[in-house]
Amino acid sequence: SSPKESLQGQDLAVQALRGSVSQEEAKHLGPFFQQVKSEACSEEEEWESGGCNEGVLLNENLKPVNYEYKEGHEYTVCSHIQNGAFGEVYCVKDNSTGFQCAAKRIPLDRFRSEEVSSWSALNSSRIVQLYGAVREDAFVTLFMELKKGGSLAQLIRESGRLPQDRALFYHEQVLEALEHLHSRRVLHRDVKADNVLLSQDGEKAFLCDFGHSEKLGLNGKSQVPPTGAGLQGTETHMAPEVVLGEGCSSQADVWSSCCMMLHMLNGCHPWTRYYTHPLCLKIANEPPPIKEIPATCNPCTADVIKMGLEKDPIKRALAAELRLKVKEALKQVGGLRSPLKGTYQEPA
Ligand SMILES: CN1C=C[C@@](O)(C#Cc2ccnc(-n3nc(C(N)=O)c4cc(F)ccc43)c2)C1=O
Repeated sequence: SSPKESLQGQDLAVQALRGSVSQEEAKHLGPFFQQVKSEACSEEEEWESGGCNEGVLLNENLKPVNYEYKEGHEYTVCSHIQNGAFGEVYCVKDNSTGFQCAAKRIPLDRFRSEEVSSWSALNSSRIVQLYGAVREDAFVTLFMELKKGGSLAQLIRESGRLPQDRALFYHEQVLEALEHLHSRRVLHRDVKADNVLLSQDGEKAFLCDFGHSEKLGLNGKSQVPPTGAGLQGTETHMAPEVVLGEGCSSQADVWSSCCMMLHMLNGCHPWTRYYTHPLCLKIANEPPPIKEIPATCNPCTADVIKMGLEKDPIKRALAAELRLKVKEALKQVGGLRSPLKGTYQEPA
């Protein structure tokens, strides 16, 4: 079938799913919520009447009943995990299977269908598994696997700062996730420790939160207007080309991953010890924050951060190249040897 016919077929498949919650394949998620978003503004009154519950579940342990999946009916909130600029994250339990997972709840007017369509384009063990997406009136709830180790940001807060070997260990896994994203022309656009989750034993790291993500064009360039409100990531981790509104490529994620590296090593975000907000002008005009690399770092670790904090995105290392350099640095420091929760180290 021609691309137009397959799009029409896709639209018909989505139309058949609308208005109910069913267990389907991941490929329907993106088109489903693109339609939900495009129609949302015209159905204001319906949400208020509490009349809308529709979506797609991907995991057979999340069971809709009579094509419905609603909080307090088919599933129950067990505890609140975290709130953030994006929305709230809860631990929830399916009432018929008892299965526990995490759920992120976002107001529909702040939800971007890219959050599910970007994820659907991926297939990596370094990325948090999505279990489904359901609209309940004016909210979208995204179900995903529960990561009992919490976020890397929480670990840094509890530790003060991370030892060099552990920082390199997590940086390598995040770069592996970015390598996968970029090979599928997906840009994360908000790489930071808050969006890296850990297994209970701290041995595995997983990238999450595709709420700012976007699918790059065939030319590898961003198709979203750079100044889109609310599309901004985290200012301290923004690459120079992003703050300059020059549109961004996958290289913006590499820059952010090295800002995250400085956050792990120093226990504080880059720029914040030397500059006040707004930081965007400093990021654009000042040299990269390589003076924040701890003097105690192995020279190979320092090289990693310098290669990832090149101001010119063309000169900046690719995720794949930087991952090899991180692997070498980790070897130079003797591999991962520090405990997950060692003695508290005062932030820099
Ligand atoms: C697959 N998928 C679906 C939605 C998604 O875009 C997200 C997210 C997100 C944002 C912030 N925080 C968490 N977050 N999740 C967990 C968890 N799953 O256990 C979690 C646990 C914490 F301790 C703190 C924050 C947490 C998850 C995404 O990627």
